Amino acid sequence: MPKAPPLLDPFKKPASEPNPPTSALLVYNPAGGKKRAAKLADTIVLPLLKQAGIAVTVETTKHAGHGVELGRTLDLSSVDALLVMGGDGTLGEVLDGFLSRDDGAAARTTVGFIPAGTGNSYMREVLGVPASGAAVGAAVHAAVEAIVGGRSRAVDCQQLDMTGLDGKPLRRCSINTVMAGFGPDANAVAERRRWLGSMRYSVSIKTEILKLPWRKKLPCSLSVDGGSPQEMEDLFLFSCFVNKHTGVRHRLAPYAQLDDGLLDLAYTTRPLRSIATAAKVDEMIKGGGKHVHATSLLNVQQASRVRLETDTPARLMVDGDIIGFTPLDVAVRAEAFRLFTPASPAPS
Ligand SMILES: Nc1ncnc2c1ncn2[C@@H]1O[C@H](COP(=O)(O)OP(=O)(O)OP(=O)(O)O)[C@@H](O)[C@H]1O
Repeated sequence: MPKAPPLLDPFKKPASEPNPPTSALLVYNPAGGKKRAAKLADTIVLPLLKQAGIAVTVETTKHAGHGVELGRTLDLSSVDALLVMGGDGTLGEVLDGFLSRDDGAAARTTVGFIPAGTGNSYMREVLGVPASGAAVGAAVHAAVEAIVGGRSRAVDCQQLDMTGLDGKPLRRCSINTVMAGFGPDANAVAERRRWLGSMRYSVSIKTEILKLPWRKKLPCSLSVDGGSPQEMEDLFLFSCFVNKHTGVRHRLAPYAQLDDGLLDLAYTTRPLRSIATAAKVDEMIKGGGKHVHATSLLNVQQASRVRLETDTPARLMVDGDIIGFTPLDVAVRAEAFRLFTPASPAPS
């Protein structure tokens, strides 16, 4: 039986010495993760920050995409930390705006992320504790402890160039994953089933697998690190990560570390039409990434830049939300920002 890749530390490098913030601006998404953020902010986050002597100002996101605007425009001149609370989508949005600032705030402000979405796959790795479902409260505690503890690391993100939903060129930073093919299709269905909570992902993956034999072909070409393009007659799944997990439990990039200066790619190299094979791959991924050794269907590799072109524009899902279309260029932004992290989070 092939062995699963071993669990790996989320970071390659040690954390800094403690340098706790004294003032912070907290942005949260009141609509993500079953609308629990306001309650978590009032009952856990703000009391713990206050107890630690950190002066906090609060802002909330008012609509989808608002996080980008807030990250770019919030007055950070008198705070030493920008705290963002929400799911991967919100964290990625605020970070995107934050990293596009030209007032020097991104270089002097440390970021603190607090998980309050559905999957919270990025923060699960940063903190080394479960961060979805019933575990969210404990994960919020762990995230605030990391902020109050004041240890940080310079971490990577990916920079994406694509076509936005409005047809214009779009550049975005992402902390988790960009996906094309089956993933965005299943996610589009999952979005219509938000009432199912975190189950919406696994349910939707199953219903989409059942439709596989009738899926339209997606011919594409993939170029890695400027190498010659690899032509594929039908792309089933393309994903590019800086972390390991997507969704709730899908460990698609088991070798990723958040500060290794590399992108982690996982993509299918041949068409996948069989329901039984797709279900098996899904189970293998959920079972801890055993697919890496158990099937030749999926190629897993590390790179600094990637270009994906498709014959017809394919939907792109970034940190859990569909925000654009191919063609896609991905480049790693190594050590793009400083993030509060625990001293030694558990491997995942
Ligand atoms: N006030 C708001 N009303 C509606 N949508 C919002 C609001 N604020 C933010 N959003 C959008 O909600 C989307 C999802 O939010 P978020 O990522 O925080 O939670 P989630 O999707 O439940 O969690 P996860 O990404 O961990 O699965 C984001 O893409 C964001 O643009």
